[in-house]
Amino acid sequence: ILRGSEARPHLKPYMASLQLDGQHVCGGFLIAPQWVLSAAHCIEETHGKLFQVLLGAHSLTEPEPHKRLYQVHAQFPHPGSNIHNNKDDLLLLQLEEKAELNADVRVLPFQREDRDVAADTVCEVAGWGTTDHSGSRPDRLQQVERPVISRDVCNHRTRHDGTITRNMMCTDSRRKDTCKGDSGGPLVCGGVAEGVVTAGSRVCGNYKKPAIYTRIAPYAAWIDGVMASADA
Ligand SMILES: CC(C)CC(=O)Nc1cccc(-c2cccc(CN)c2)c1
Repeated sequence: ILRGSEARPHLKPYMASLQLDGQHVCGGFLIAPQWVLSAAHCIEETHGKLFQVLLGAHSLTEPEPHKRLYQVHAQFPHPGSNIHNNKDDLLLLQLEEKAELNADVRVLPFQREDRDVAADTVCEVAGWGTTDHSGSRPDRLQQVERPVISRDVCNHRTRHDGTITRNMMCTDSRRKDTCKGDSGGPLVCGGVAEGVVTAGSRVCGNYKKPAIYTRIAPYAAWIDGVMASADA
């Protein structure tokens, strides 16, 4: 998160850190006791290894009352996701067991009604992604508020030039923005997860490249189907 601020500890109890060998790689969030939603791009550099999922955390390193690292039983990237574009950039992770829910570990509802969030709506996004252009990585969860921009503005030829589909949405990226390591985290508008951070043009803090999110509502049936079908 570029030019955000430290989140109030444990006030975003749905946040997950997807880790490999103890290193934060991507964000994610708890959508059910045994399920975390993230971005498919995050598995690009895992070389077949499974993530571990840290829940209940504010600091990535300090001991905290309800912090716990969960093993992943299975990972389900959306079948339409691929490395060449941002389409269907969603990843479902089934935890090895139901997360113990408490004050610091809670499920975040996601939007099921497939209707665009109005432009200028101020939403918030959080993550342990890089906080500056030299790639500094924070120990504690950061957050930032960003206004939604319309798909037409986001698709302007000087911005994302027609690549933003109806399954995506954008927020203004002037100065304050998401960045490397924030992928997979939720865009929360009015207390509901409307989108999942995608890397997009992998540029941060440049107003010419608005932040892109995969809208969740169009994928509600896929999410429900995977959760229902996967063996417990
Ligand atoms: C395996 C993946 C973690 C690789 C990856 O994502 N790299 C990468 C590099 C630079 C910027 C970003 C990035 C992320 C989220 C939002 C944005 C744009 N605001 C950029 C992402």
